[in-house]
Amino acid sequence: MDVRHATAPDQIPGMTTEQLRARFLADGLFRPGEVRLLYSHEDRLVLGGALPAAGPLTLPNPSALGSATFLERRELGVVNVGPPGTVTVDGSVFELGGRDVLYVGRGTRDVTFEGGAFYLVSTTAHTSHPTTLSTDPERLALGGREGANERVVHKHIHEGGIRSCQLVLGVTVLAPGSMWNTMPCHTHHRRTEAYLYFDLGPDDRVIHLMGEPAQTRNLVVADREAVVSPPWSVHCGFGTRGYAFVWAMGGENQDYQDMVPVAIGDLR
Ligand SMILES: O=C[C@H](O)[C@@H](O)CC(=O)C(=O)O
Ligand SMILES: [Zn+2]
Repeated sequence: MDVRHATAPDQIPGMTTEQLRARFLADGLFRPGEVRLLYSHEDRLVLGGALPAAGPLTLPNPSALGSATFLERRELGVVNVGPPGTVTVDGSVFELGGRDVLYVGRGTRDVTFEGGAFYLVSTTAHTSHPTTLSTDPERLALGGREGANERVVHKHIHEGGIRSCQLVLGVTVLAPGSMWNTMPCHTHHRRTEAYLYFDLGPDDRVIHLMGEPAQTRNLVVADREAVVSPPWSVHCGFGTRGYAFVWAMGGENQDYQDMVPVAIGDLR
């Protein structure tokens, strides 16, 4: 498991493209026949990809977690970013269509994946909430065609939906012809957030903006790659073609509205 330490904003000026990517970009999460994991010390988020090929795959228990099982002290969000597939949780079988989400509660022992392409996000958890499949989430329409940012936010794991300890997770889908996500952008000082971009063509990219509002940098992101946004960082992007993304957060609270809006004119 790739382990990454936290980054302070005063480290950003002077960093090269390669250094920024090594710290904030999670690429290579999806490899056929593997479960790949990344441990970020930003709010102790674990990101991963499970891409079953020849047969089922099992969620491993990396030694970096120092626990008896992966979910001994953690909860997990699973998003199917591929064709239909199944996730088996301690013997219960859940069928996930494209963009469906499964919440897996603390204390679960065995998680296996078959078919599909599963993006994983895990946060530490103090108690156990029920494992729940989410196929009909709350929807929030944002933006418009004139801003090329017409999109629908699907809230799956959140205060008004599937309950969790820390994890807040959803999927945002851009309308055809819209390219911008999360513009105007924001920060949230009490949570770390990760965006996983998907449904991009092989030759398309999202130009993702990160950094403090007055000190932005960009990362050029390909299909099924994620970016970790520490609490001081904006997170937004523009695609060369349509796409969707999974947003997932962990931290001090689960209040979706606890964000600091950034005026477009304040970006540098
Ligand atoms: O803190 C919230 C997250 O950044 C996302 O929900 C934003 C988003 O999906 C969008 O504007 O399209
Ligand atoms: Zn956000």
